[in-house]
Amino acid sequence: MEIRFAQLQCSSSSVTMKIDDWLIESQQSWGVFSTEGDVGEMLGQLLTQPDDDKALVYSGQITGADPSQVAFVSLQQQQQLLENILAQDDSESLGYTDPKSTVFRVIFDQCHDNNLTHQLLQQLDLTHLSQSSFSQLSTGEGRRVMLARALATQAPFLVLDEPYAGLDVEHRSTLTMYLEQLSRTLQMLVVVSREEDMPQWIEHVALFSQGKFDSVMSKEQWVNHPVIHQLTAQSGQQSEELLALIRRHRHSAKFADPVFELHNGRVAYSDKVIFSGVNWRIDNGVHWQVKGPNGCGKSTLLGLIFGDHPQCYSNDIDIFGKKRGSGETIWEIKQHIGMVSSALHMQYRVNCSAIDVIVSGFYDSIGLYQKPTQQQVAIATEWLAMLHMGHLAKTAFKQLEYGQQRLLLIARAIVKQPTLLILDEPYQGLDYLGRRLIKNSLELIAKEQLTQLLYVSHYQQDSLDSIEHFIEFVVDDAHQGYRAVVSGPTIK
Ligand SMILES: Nc1ncnc2c1ncn2[C@@H]1O[C@H](COP(=O)(O)OP(=O)(O)OP(=O)(O)O)[C@@H](O)[C@H]1O
Repeated sequence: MEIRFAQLQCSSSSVTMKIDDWLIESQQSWGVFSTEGDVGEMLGQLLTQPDDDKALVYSGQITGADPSQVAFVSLQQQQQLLENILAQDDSESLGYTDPKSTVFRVIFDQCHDNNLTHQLLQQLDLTHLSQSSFSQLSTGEGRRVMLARALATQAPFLVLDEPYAGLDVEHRSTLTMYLEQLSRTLQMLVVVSREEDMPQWIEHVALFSQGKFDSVMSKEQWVNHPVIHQLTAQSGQQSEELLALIRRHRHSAKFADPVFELHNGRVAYSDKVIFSGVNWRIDNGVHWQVKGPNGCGKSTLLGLIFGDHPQCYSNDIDIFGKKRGSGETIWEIKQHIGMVSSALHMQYRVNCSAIDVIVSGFYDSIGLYQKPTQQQVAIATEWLAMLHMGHLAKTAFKQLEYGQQRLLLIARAIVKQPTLLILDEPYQGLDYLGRRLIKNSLELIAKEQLTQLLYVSHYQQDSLDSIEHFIEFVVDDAHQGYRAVVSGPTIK
């Protein structure tokens, strides 16, 4: 497919994209790097929207694109599919898996071909999950299903927006090889916001800056391009400003040790054990990173702390000086915890404005149901300005790009200065600058002990210097599922 964008200008309610002239020749695959602004979602939507239903209005021209021959994968698409499935599927409450929402069916429905479905399940390491419900998958498992689903359409042109987000180290490396193989027969646009995610085999790179098509270059030129150094310096300064804001409103509560303790923790579902024999103690002021492959139970473990996992009452847990299940309310626990995760992002389906999302952090609510104080609104306004979203204060959360939504949820978690800040893959969907800004800020927050971090990320590059304690899930050969290994300077 030969596609040309000419004098293109396109705006959604929160993002604008401009391309003066960009030619994607037939057989060419491109890497797209965007420093600021979610162009991947917009490119994908433009190339897949049918002529008779142009949800995204634009001026200028897109020639040569055939929407029926393009498949698109993004975090927003995954969120959308999940929402659709949850809206139709009430099987969870009835205690069984709806056959229409199994991993197998979600892929099969795109091709109606048994062999192809099984082949894709196997290639994307999903065979063991084929009868699981899509809505119960872990983040990384869900991302692989989305890719399989796009490939099942057998479209010759693929738009992959952040295909590596949420994948563990091993699956990222297999995906790299897999995409390289596919690139011999398919055309691809691979949109990334991490320089290390730009696939080796890509020959052409398009650089976007603040939503504007900036330049094209060869892979060699990209590797030596000064943009990354410029961005690093810029984000460092912004993080200092963000920290100053957090310091000014400092007020987190302190508890006696341990802040949290899990004794012989175990989570299992009818068909499988996720982990067992987990002993973990979190003392005051100690930051932790939770590690392990996709599906090992990292989010599940954090859900036991946060209190939204159904099996938190069947486990022996002490939190903030109380035994779980001893009459405390979930709100008493939650008021000391800030949380960012894909599950929370999914739950945040109410349609309040951007500023209300941040303010809702003071009340631990999804949506805002109380009249905030002037001070709370002032703090939230400062946060919006810091995140370059001041102009979007009144925009509805649902109308924002996935990355913008994620930034708001991070601000929502930090704003009340919780004792524990739980960050489960916080950077998912953020552009380069957004990620640097948040990572630098977390580093400073941890160093100054402004709050205590529990942190999950699959990228070595995301490690925070201030985190020296790790809990890592490893396969338990003796039993089913995983066990946890804890390490750090104070662990004997
Ligand atoms: N209701 C359920 N029934 C069966 N299995 C479930 C259910 N809910 C979750 N799981 C499984 O529990 C496992 C652990 O999920 P979890 O989200 O904790 O993994 P994770 O380590 O955070 O993974 P990732 O790195 O992909 O985010 C996954 O394999 C998931 O499919």
